[in-house]
Amino acid sequence: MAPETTAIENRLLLLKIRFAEKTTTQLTALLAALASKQGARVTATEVEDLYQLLHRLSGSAGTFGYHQLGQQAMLLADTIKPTTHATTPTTTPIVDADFLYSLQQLLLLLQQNDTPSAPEVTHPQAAIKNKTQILIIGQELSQLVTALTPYGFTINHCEQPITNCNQCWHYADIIIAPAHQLTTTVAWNNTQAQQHQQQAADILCIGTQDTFSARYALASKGAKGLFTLPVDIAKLAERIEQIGQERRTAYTSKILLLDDDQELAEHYRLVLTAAGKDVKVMHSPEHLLTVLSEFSPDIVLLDVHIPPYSGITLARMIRFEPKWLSLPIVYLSSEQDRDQQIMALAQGADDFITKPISDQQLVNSVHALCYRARTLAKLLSCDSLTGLLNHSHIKQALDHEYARIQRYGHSTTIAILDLDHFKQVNDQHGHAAGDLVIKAFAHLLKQRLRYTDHIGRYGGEEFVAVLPNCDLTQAQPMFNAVCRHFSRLSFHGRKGEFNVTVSIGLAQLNHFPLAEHALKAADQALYQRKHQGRNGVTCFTPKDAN
Ligand SMILES: Nc1nc2c(ncn2[C@@H]2O[C@H](COP(=O)(O)OP(=O)(O)OP(=O)(O)O)[C@@H](O)[C@H]2O)c(=O)[nH]1
Repeated sequence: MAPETTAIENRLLLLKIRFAEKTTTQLTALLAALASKQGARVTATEVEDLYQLLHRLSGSAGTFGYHQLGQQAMLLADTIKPTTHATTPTTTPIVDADFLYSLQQLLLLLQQNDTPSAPEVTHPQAAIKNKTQILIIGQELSQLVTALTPYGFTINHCEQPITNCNQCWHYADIIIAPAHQLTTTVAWNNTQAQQHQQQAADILCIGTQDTFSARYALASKGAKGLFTLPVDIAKLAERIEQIGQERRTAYTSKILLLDDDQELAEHYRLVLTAAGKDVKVMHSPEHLLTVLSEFSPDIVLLDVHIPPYSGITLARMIRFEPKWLSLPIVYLSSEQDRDQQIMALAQGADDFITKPISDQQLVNSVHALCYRARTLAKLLSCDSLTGLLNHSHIKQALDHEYARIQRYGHSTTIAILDLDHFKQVNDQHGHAAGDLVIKAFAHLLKQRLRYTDHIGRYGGEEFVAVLPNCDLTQAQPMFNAVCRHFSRLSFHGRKGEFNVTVSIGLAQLNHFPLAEHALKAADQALYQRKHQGRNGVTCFTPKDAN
């Protein structure tokens, strides 16, 4: 088992022990207080406190392995629930021996599980790689290795048939295999993924037949795509990029979790972090709006009861801000009553995760919710041809990064990239071929830049990239490599095979009093590059300002 997995399991075990200790203390104190009132009515406040404790246990005990305790707590909470909102003490229940006995049973259930075992981390940390990892199978596909290399994917090639080939295992997002080897590839992929505790790769097939029945047969065996010979490399690269993006999205989602139960929130945080999510936990909501702005989560998981606050009111309050109207809010609640859940959803949240929830279910639900949220956000913010940020969103990203460097003072580079003589490309090879060039360039950028960089299509054949924590001396060689690799890509058009080059202007954002000035400076550098012979990178220097 990986050392980090053991470390997480140990921390989960400590949380389980802490949960048991804290619950024992709370139940013991409650029993002592109630025993002294036996035969008398309890006050409305005492019932409310008792209900809150039982309700919380019903949602959290299962997570720490005390399933029976959780179920019993839920039954007991239900017996006192109808009176929880009573205002007069006359409607509160009388403490009787049966009730005290039931509470004592909860303590016993806690003690019965007094040799806690470490909860299992169900999703080990996935390899979060910036570059999409590809495994190409079979000697017959060796040409693909050369053709795909300039895009910046990390490529491994296994020339032998894959059966029984253990040495060939490398973490891969995507396997490209001959269609006739799909069955063995799927079996090998699943076995290896299980053995190495990693997510299985997605499989793309290369075949000779593109008929309905051939496609159906491949899909039924689990393939994610079919490309026929001779392979259109730009289209294959686009599909690879899409799959890589989907997989990265799933593992890099940002989750804001607001739950006042500290052990439970920490447990969720550990489990989701182990599954590769970026999780921020808050135990009270006073700074919620500031944290939302700074952290910019993909989804918010919101406990419904955060005394003295109500999660439902908080969800409504978040929606006061137009920018959070589309932010998915998911209630985390022990509420089992479907009518209550629907009523809560009507108040401004999007979904419900009912506690107790197993670690695996939590990871799977959050995974699906984040994927949906990211896909929707992407549709709103991305350019449809390239999948890069559209004009207004790359400008927003630029402003956001500018605000961040004001606060943290790090170096950030802005780049404007413009394809050379693109009019000629369209004129000679047709607009469709031009579109493919634009897409291929976008995929190359996504592979060559870091996941944290922002890349947008600024217009036509012009692109903008913003690279946080990167100064000109680091950015220039990286963009030189982009120019080099792009010029090596071959395209097919009306007049045969052709290549395209790109010119790039760079400026350092933190050298300027306004983001807009940096953008103009990068544009000026690009203009110079176009006059210096294109196909390369020029940095803005202060003397260029004159
Ligand atoms: N295929 C295609 N072409 C586009 C798209 N958007 C803009 N263009 C074309 O890109 C070309 C840009 O041409 P110009 O601005 O003259 O520049 P250029 O030919 O690239 O010359 P330099 O920038 O000086 O190297 C125009 O012909 C536009 O029609 C698009 O989405 N698809």
